[in-house]
Amino acid sequence: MLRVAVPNKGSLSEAATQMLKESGYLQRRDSRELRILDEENEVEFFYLRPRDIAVYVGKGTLDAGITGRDLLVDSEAPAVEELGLDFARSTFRFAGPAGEFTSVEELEGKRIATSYSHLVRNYLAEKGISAEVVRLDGAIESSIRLGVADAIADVVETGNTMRAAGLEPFGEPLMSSEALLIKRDGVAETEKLDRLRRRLQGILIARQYVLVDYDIAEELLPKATEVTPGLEAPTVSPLGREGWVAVRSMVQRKNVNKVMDDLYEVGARAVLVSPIQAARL
Ligand SMILES: Nc1ncnc2c1ncn2[C@@H]1O[C@H](COP(=O)(O)OP(=O)(O)OP(=O)(O)O)[C@@H](O)[C@H]1O
Ligand SMILES: O=P(O)(O)OC[C@H]1O[C@H](OP(=O)(O)OP(=O)(O)O)[C@H](O)[C@@H]1O
Ligand SMILES: [Mg+2]
Repeated sequence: MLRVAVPNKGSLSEAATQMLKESGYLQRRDSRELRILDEENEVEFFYLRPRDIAVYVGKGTLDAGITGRDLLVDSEAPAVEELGLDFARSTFRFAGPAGEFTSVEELEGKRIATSYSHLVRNYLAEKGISAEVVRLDGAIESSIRLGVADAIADVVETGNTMRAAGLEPFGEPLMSSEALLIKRDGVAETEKLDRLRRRLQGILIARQYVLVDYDIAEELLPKATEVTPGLEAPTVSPLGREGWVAVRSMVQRKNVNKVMDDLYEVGARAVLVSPIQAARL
């Protein structure tokens, strides 16, 4: 049985559950359930606080988990990235009252509020800056106005929350984060974990790529395959029309309209695009 931690609340929770469902795993229906057994796939899922997931995985009591890179780093647990899951993308940044700070060096001697105290302390130590880190649980943006800090370090997605609080990010981001599949450091990947990773990877591919089919005159094929090189190589099949072939290739979803224009210009006709439901590469 593979034992896997899934975020029970917060920004990661819904997207993680959705991705596991799309990967064919049984997920809880009621948000109060703490555990669910997927007997068919031999996986037991535990719904835990996102912040605690790296701790369980690092200790080896659970085999794998879904959490944010920022939470993994802040936990200092001996767990490592197995796969980036391409959701909950954010940066982690310092911010202060608009116009007050321009660089990280100006944090010397100041008070910085954050929920990610290890991440921030380690970063400051690396830069040789000594500052007081004030550990708070959430709604960090209010801490300056309420007088417990001079600056903050927090998660930024759109920047709307900071702006609304009259704050402005400054300096380079401390890190970029996204949701991850993690496993314990130093343990070899088991067959069951490998299967989970492959299934999730399949969903990522299905989300990122579409299939493009088209017909083209054989002599134009080299030009067309430059436009659609595919992941490895496009599939080329004979067509019931003398001198023509049918081509099928995977194309990044975000580029598909440009690719269709380019194919048409090269001489491709009957260009069709279809979604991929799942994939195993
Ligand atoms: N607005 C956001 N956009 C993208 N990712 C986010 C956002 N807010 C938090 N995250 C990510 O979610 C993870 C934190 O999850 P966690 O559930 O602890 O916090 P939360 O989403 O703020 O939830 P809550 O505050 O309700 O507990 C981190 O990896 C963080 O980068
Ligand atoms: O850049 P934005 O798009 O505004 O998103 C970032 C905000 O989202 C999260 O807060 P959340 O709503 O989870 O509240 P919290 O501070 O209580 O964690 C995060 O902590 C930031 O405050
Ligand atoms: Mg939050």
